[in-house]
Amino acid sequence: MPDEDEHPVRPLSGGWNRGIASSEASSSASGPRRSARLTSGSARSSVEPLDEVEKPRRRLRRRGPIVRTSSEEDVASQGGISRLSGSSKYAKIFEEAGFESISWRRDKGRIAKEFAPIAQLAENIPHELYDQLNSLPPSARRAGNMQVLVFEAEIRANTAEDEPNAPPIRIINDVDDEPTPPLEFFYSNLMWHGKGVPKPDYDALQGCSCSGPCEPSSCACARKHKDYCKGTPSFMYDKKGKVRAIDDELPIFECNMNCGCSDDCPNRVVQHGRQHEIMIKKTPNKGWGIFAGSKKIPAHTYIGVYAGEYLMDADGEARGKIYNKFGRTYLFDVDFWHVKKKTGHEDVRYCIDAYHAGNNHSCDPNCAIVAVYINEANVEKPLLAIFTKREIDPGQELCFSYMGNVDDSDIESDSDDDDDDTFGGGVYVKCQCGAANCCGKMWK
Ligand SMILES: C[S@@+](CC[C@H](N)C(=O)[O-])C[C@H]1O[C@@H](n2cnc3c(N)ncnc32)[C@H](O)[C@@H]1O
Repeated sequence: MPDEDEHPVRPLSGGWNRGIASSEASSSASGPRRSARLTSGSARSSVEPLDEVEKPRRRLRRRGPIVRTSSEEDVASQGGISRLSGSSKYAKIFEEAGFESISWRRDKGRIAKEFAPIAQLAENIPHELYDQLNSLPPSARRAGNMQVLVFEAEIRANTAEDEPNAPPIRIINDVDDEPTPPLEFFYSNLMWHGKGVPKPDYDALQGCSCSGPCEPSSCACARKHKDYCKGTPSFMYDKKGKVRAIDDELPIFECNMNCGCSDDCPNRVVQHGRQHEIMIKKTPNKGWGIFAGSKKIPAHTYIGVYAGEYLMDADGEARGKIYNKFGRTYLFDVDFWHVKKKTGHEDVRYCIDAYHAGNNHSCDPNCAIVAVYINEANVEKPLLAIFTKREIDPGQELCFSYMGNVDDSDIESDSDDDDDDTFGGGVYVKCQCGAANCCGKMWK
């Protein structure tokens, strides 16, 4: 393994973080030393794609039975909140009896805040179960498939709340005798906030005032796209919850906890969680990977979050140097073009360390990362949602490109057989994706 002191690693983020051979990249080789990083593919700086995107057909307003969560009665009937309605004729009586009266219309903000998701801190990532497992001798852990069963059960427990309809994830290894990914691995769809990373500011989070399922033409959340995409305000999802225009790398602003619309709003997809079966499976040459289960997965379908710790860039940098030493990286720079456009600065502020999970890289990826905002007003802190780019066959591996959406022409192929290489100041390993257009290199 090359000593990183001798081989400064090519910068891969911020304004200069795009394809391997981009001029920005090579010109920054003498810049601050950085570790190998995955990137959102910020190559497109002036995308105006919604013009080309098929506009959703105007839909007739649904008149069927709709659960309107903005109606006070329905909110009350969903429990958890006082059943007193401000407009109810009984409200006065109850108020006189000393009960508090809550009105959804009046107290929406307060109620949403009270039930807001709790921001997780990276220092609180659970580890007790795995510490216990680690303390057992390997023979005990492997007895009766115990480690696999515990691992699978732990994933179910971690994700039960955020993907309630998701088929369970199985761990499969036909390659060697490692029963599961390393026990430090913690499968989660949540983002864990590292030191210095601001928690979501729910006061700054704007919601729409729609009721029932939103209509793109009138929904304030659809209008958030206007900042980034020319054309009619629209939802990024079609009627079936499939993402539109995936190659255009447009951000998605889902309806959120401050919105008045119902749970069946078409602009709520990632927040409903994975619906298709996936498995974690050992590959012969890329470590563990994520695979489709026993059924096909349609194109443009949400699969999961590239979840992990949200870190300040400098902390990611320090970790990257450690990861380089054992030849892996899980760091993803949040360097989307729309973030740069909005903030006006080229530097990456945050990165995500998915040390505890991760999809593998392919030069011909069947998945893409999309920046999705749900209960987050800070444009620099999206969720990295993984969507399929095309239909996936049963058992096929789900990969995305660690280099973002770079043109093939940006990537030079490498025909030599060395496992390690340096290129443009970066440290690379041989890419094992097996794609016909494989460029041969993948950084550590
Ligand atoms: C985000 S992790 C993916 C999960 C990883 N396979 C594991 O077992 O933890 C990235 C690491 O996986 C390996 N990897 C992913 N894609 C690869 C590829 N196409 N060729 C070779 N190694 C790959 C590399 O070691 C890389 O640093």
